[in-house]
Amino acid sequence: MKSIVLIGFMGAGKTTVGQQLAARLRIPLIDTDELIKKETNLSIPKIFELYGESHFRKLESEMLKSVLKQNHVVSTGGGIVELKQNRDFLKQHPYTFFLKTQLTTIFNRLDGDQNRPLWNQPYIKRLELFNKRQVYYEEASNVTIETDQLTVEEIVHNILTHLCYK
Ligand SMILES: Nc1ncnc2c1ncn2[C@@H]1O[C@H](COP(=O)(O)OP(=O)(O)O)[C@@H](O)[C@H]1O
Ligand SMILES: O=C(O)C1=C[C@@H](OP(=O)(O)O)[C@@H](O)[C@H](O)C1
Ligand SMILES: [Mg+2]
Repeated sequence: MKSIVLIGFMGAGKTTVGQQLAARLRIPLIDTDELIKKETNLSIPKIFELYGESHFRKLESEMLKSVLKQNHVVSTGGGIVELKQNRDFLKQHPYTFFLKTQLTTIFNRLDGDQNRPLWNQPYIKRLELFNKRQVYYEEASNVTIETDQLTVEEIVHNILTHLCYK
């Protein structure tokens, strides 16, 4: 089977759900952020600071193409949908799941977070980013799962159910 890909805004639970889903399916997890950190030996805030967001997007995009063909769970970074070519690529992929989460829930989850440069900015900028990207996530995904009222285990169960019917 091809990779199962999780997309959604920062704090939607992509990394956490990805870990549990990969464990349940007994297949490897690739978290694009973790892989970028490992390959560059830099933190994400440092990459943004030294080379800018566009460089990070380039690394992310190259990585996405190489990992989709494999039999992995792939948890992406929230900005993977910024590039149109990535959205097209994800849409063509049969197992792209959008973890949809309200901004209020995300505020609770990411309160005080300092590791996400694009979260670490004024409220109005976060709101603009959130609104713009909702359209992109819808555009790039095949299945949407609303996560606000669900535990991580319930989201994993939901994804597994969808996979059974594919
Ligand atoms: N369904 C959920 N219910 C409650 N907390 C969650 C849920 N999903 C994720 N979290 C918490 O939200 C935070 C962000 O999760 P994370 O997996 O890093 O999100 P993402 O990778 O999408 O940015 C973590 O503290 C995680 O434990
Ligand atoms: O939304 C974004 O642009 C980003 C989301 C982060 O990943 P998470 O969605 O896992 O937080 C990480 O890739 C980077 O800070 C940029
Ligand atoms: Mg993550």
